[in-house]
Amino acid sequence: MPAVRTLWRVVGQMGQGPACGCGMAALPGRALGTSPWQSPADASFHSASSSETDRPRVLITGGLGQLGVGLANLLRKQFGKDNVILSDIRKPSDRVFHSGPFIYSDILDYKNLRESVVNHRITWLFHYSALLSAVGEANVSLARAVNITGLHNVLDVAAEHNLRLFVPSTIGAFGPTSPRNPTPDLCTQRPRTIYGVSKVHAELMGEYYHYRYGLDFRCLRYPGVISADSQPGGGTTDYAVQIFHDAVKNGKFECNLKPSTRLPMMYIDDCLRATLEVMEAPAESLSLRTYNVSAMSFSPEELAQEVLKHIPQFQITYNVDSVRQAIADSWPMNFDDSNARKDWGWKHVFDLPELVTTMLNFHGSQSRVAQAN
Ligand SMILES: NC(=O)C1=CN([C@@H]2O[C@H](COP(=O)(O)OP(=O)(O)OC[C@H]3O[C@@H](n4cnc5c(N)ncnc54)[C@H](O)[C@@H]3O)[C@@H](O)[C@H]2O)C=CC1
Ligand SMILES: CC(=O)[C@H](N)C(=O)O
Repeated sequence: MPAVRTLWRVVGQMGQGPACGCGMAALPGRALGTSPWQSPADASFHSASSSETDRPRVLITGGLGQLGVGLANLLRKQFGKDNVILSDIRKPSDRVFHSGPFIYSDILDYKNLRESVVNHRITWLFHYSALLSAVGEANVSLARAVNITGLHNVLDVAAEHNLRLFVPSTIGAFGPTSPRNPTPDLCTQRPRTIYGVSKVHAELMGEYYHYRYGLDFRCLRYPGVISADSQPGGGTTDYAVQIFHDAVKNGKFECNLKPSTRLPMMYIDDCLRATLEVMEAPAESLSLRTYNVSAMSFSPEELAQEVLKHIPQFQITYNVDSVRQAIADSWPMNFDDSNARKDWGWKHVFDLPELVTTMLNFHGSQSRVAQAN
């Protein structure tokens, strides 16, 4: 457990944990009381058997959004159904509720979050709760609370309980002064959305906790993620999910971005596999704690051309949303993910043609089922 050793070393030097150093005096409930801050004797009292340590015990926050249920399915195949706990502040559907453990967990409630981690003996935390780019601009104060205050709670709980922590970042963590074609891992980051600002903050805070306290923080900057059986939560790249639904249902689609707006995108299966792979990567292979990951890059007109190959009567029209367009115009066009490929072997599977075939097959079969019923 190198992380624990690092923590003991740093604690020995500093005489305090992260919470003590960042305003915890105002929040006595957050005084650090358990591993890695407890005494070695206390720690061994609750030491886990080897079968328990083989598999992580996982908590996913914000798990009812576009990505969380798919992540839970993937992790449950790998680690066992009962070892992966999905959480959110929303009510799960019957299907989700019966597919594995689900709990209420509000990341703004530190005690509730800590209780979830303690009661379920969590060892890995995937922090998915967030307000995305477009909804964030519509409600800046809520986005600031969820994306920044919520992250602070997650970081403190993760450090207190020695968790391995995954926090996703985004292409939205870059801005108009970043190099856009391609965008490397390390460059100017001056985003102009509260979403982007909060994600840069998350990257920096996670890395700070790693270097200062030994927290095993891992972060991927996702492109726009495209999924068939889950809806996007209010982002700038949402058009690339909706287009498939509308193409199959109505044969036409009204796009809220300009035809030439090029953005990095990824099919959900690649995104979730990348997430698991970086979490499983040996710590010594990670030269960074925050990596770009990429698969493809396209514009609405290029996506429409690919859809036309399958649905010749498909029509796309444009009704530009000025907020989303301004955001998209400040984001990367192509993402340089060479460090992820070099360090831990990242390799995407889905390019644009496979993505379009997969999405249309899914929606086509869904609509045939609906017509038959
Ligand atoms: N979907 C995408 O294209 C991309 C997603 N990401 C990141 O991946 C993560 C997951 O994304 P999605 O599933 O698309 O997001 P989403 O917007 O679909 O879901 C976010 C979830 O967070 C929950 N939430 C809100 N406030 C909460 C609170 N106080 N406590 C607990 N949960 C709360 C919501 O109920 C919602 O279910 C986010 O951090 C997002 O920034 C990054 C880049 C691209
Ligand atoms: C790329 C993202 O982070 C998200 N899909 C959004 O458009 O806000």
